[in-house]
Amino acid sequence: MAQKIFLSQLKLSDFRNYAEATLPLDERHVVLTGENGAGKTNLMEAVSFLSPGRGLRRAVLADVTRVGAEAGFSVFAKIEGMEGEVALGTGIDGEGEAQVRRLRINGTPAKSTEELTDHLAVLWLTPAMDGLFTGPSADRRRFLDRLVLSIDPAHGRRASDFERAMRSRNRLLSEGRFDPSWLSAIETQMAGLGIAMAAARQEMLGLLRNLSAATEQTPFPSPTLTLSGFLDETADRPAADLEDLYLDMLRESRGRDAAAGRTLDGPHRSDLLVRHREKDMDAGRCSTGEQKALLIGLVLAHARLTANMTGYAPILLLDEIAAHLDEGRRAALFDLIHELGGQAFMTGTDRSMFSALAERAQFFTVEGGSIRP
Ligand SMILES: Nc1ncnc2c1ncn2[C@@H]1O[C@H](COP(=O)(O)OP(=O)(O)OP(=O)(O)O)[C@@H](O)[C@H]1O
Repeated sequence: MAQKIFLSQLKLSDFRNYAEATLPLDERHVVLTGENGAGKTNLMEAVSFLSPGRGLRRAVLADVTRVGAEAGFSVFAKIEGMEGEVALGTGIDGEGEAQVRRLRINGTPAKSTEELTDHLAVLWLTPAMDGLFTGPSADRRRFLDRLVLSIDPAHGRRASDFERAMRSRNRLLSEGRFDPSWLSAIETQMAGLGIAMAAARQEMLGLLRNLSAATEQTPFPSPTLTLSGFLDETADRPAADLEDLYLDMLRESRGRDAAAGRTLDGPHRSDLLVRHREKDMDAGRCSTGEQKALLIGLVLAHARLTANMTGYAPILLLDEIAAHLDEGRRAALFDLIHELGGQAFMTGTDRSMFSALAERAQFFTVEGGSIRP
């Protein structure tokens, strides 16, 4: 079984609707209940800031600071992490547009928020993700990239370097500057990065596939996952061949891309295709409940994979996950979450929905930006 990572304390200051709040925790799961607008999701969002990026709402940093606060927000957590006990503090510095997220690890400023991944992994499922299978492909790509990132931290850097190179190419083309050596240099960089991104995504899907083949059936099925939209037929060829192929595509499509004002081929155009395996049906055409079960299955599979690969179960943030499940499915879900061996944060409006967790969880009531047992 994976080793446990858990938050033993969480402190918020000027975070969303919290002026100050402290949550003393033990290694059990955490259930947060309260009325709509009480601050349950805000608390989950605070925990999501213990991973790189903009948190589970993909927030603009300035929006996170409590309205009326004099300084920026901060989140402080004591963690029993991958490298033992650690104190993590994050918040914002600066004013307006210049606001940046800062991170301190045991009181020492960190170079980048990516250093958080040395200590813990945080995964989440929120109601905002309910439309994942029917919404725009960019959402599914982002979802997949977060999965990849949790086992391959270099993926984020590759993706941002690719974006930057692509923007340079688009700019040169739109300005009519068809300088062949300059464009070739940029396209060579794009080919290397783009194929590496596609390979990392394919590898992730392969790992999930193997895992689901080795896992017993649950009420939360593992979907069949495939990538489409970029070098689909050739994905199993050696990386060097694929780089040459992509480089040729880019060279030949300069005129077309200049006219379109953007690069039309690349890993930024891939889509994650999700199918309900047992029903042999596209996820987008499944019922609302089936889509939710698929999403839960996917997030659980990813959590299991992260635990298998790193030896540490991730922190799970499951916002309003129990709301649409019947009693049997809820109990099955709690058992699956518990078997993962990590700490999960769960929210809902009604405490009784979580009664099957019993002693396995700590229960808190959230009300108007304050928290009590
Ligand atoms: N920067 C901010 N400053 C002050 N309040 C904020 C800020 N951002 C959001 N809020 C408020 O925080 C409140 C709680 O939001 P939250 O999403 O956490 O509620 P919730 O308990 O999850 O509710 P629900 O059950 O409806 O999902 C909202 O009323 C929102 O207006």
